[in-house]
Amino acid sequence: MLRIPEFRRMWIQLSLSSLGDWMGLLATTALVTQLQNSFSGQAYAIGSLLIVRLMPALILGPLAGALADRLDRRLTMVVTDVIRFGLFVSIPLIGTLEWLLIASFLVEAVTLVWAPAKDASVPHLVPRERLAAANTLSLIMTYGTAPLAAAIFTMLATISRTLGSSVSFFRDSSVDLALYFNAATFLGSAIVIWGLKGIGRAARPETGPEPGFLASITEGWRYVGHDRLVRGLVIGILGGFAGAGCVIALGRLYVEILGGGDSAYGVLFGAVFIGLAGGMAAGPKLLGDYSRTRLFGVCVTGAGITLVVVAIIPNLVIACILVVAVGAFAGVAWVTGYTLLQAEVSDELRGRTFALVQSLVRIDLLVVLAAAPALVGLIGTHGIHLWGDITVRADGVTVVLLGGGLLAVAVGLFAYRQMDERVGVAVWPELWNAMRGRKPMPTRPRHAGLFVAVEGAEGAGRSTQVELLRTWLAASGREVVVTSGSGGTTTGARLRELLFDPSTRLHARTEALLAAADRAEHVSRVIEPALARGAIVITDRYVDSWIAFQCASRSVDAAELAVLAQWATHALVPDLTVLLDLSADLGMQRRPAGEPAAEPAEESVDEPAEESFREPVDEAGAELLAYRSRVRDGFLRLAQGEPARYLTVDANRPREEIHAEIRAVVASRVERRAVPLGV
Ligand SMILES: Nc1ncnc2c1ncn2[C@@H]1O[C@H](COP(=O)(O)OP(=O)(O)OP(=O)(O)O)[C@@H](O)[C@H]1O
Ligand SMILES: Cc1cn([C@H]2C[C@H](O)[C@@H](COP(=O)(O)O)O2)c(=O)[nH]c1=O
Repeated sequence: MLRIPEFRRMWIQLSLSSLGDWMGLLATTALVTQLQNSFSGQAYAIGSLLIVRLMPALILGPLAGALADRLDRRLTMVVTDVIRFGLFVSIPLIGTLEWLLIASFLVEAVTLVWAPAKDASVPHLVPRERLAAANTLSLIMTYGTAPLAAAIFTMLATISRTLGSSVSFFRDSSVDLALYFNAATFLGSAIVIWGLKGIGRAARPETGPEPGFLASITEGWRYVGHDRLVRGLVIGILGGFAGAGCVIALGRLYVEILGGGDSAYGVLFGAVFIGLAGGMAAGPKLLGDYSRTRLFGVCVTGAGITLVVVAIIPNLVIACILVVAVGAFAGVAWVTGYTLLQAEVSDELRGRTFALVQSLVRIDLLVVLAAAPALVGLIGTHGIHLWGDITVRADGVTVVLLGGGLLAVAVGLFAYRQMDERVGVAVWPELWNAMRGRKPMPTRPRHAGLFVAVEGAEGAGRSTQVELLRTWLAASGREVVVTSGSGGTTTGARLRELLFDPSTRLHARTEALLAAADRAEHVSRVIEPALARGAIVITDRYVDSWIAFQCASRSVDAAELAVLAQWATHALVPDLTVLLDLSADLGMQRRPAGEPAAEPAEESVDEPAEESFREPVDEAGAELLAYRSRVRDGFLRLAQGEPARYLTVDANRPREEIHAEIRAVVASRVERRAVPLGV
């Protein structure tokens, strides 16, 4: 990574700034105690300093993000570094507690602008596939500079004390030298970043005027709230931090109730950080090409489960081993989540997204650090009598740790569901495959358009609803592509002819492969290019029809067809599948057997063949009715498997009523994708 000159510069800058941050924390906390005489005064002063350092994130976080997205990011970093230099120099020069507190507040406020500008800039300097490695390196420096800062601080304090007797400059305060050194790191950082020409102002979409400052703040919030992936990431990160906050807040008490002392606490604390560092280092390479969104959800959930085990197993040695795993899960999740945010959030929104995440994380930690010990105190220690002589100790620490673990599990699962772009791919087999070093099925990049599939048995009203939807969407001025999921391309139409020709007498697997080929052509030639252009694609039938019909007519396994379909469609899953559900007898009334279907959808290349090649024909119609009922059940089973993606509509209602229901859901999906319709 460090062979990339631009990234190397950024990394040096980050290292200097991080070193400065840690030194600043040490020097200001040391100075604040020197400026007070009494013990209680010193305690209050330290408390005030910590509050003052946390406050800007709560008040100014969103403003800082909007600034980072509007101003030139290189210039923003240079100016903020110079301001921090000036502020740190001013602290020893002015030398009062009041100014120390004001300057600390200002330093934090300025850092809030610097941090999102830095986070949003990294994707401009390294290729997308190396973002994770870049983040690991950055995180190593962010936290790895802490011991270095401590060593330098100790050294400078010793020098000051030694020279204090002979040189008057050092007499007043032994931490002044540390503060000047700290200021110098920021000046160095500004000089380094000045030479970084690859970073500029955030890119804005060419269409539409730039929103005002306040509007751009709410735009950032709305984006985080609406985008499924970002929402999942943010909630996962907050849950992870809440779990970690519980460990930090309760670690000492936990050790104490298990009979340990300070050294055991030290080991426990160290174990978390060893795991964390290991997880961060391993994160980018872990499980090869395994889906990063899934890895994030799995790790947050894994950390939660391990924390639950730590809470319920009252053994210090086991706990010390398990917290390494908690830290490792958290480390992988942090690097992965951070990288996903950088890779998936568009440039013009990235600063605001990072600023919001940073503010929320601080609020989250503040609440957990304050609430966890208070809850422990409230709960106290009780004995729960089970049976005979057996009584279990139920103390506040165990209960709160257990709660923290369960919260992390819930949040991890939620994030997983929100972000999963591999819907339909079983979780455990894929994870197991990745653990054995096998390549996963290809993952899809997120597209700019919206993909809607309309499904339903014969006569359910698909053509009618597709047309109504097309007319409504087209009125908004968006590009709408209507297409047919069976025989929707020139080659697909020829395949469909073959499939519909009763004289071919195809084997079920041959039939499945031909149907797969038809879908592969359709996805790659019609749907994918349209979605990439940002169009709204409506397909009359998609994979579900294939599975429902073939499973009803031949003895094939739906799960096997789903795997084949996933490969054929390049794992393209509709954003919304509308299932028009109609009983088989009503469908028969609307579209009797053998009667030609409606005209093919607009983009279909050839006329579909008219004969229903799989429909059993019997005089009484009982066989046909049973077949169509199986088809209906097949559709319903698919919809039940993924309720979030399906809109199952009772199709035995007036056309306009059905259309209104579909329209409402499509409108909300369009809004979620941040591509407003204006209708
Ligand atoms: N909501 C409705 N109520 C009553 N009749 C309807 C309704 N929607 C559509 N129809 C009628 O039912 C018949 C089938 O409708 P349509 O062609 O839209 O369904 P389809 O699902 O595309 O059918 P196919 O599977 O045969 O292509 C048409 O005669 C249509 O006018
Ligand atoms: C797509 C598809 C269809 N069929 C059957 C279902 C109907 O009876 C006819 C006509 O279908 P259309 O797409 O509505 O024209 O074909 C099938 O058996 N397998 C399929 O994949």
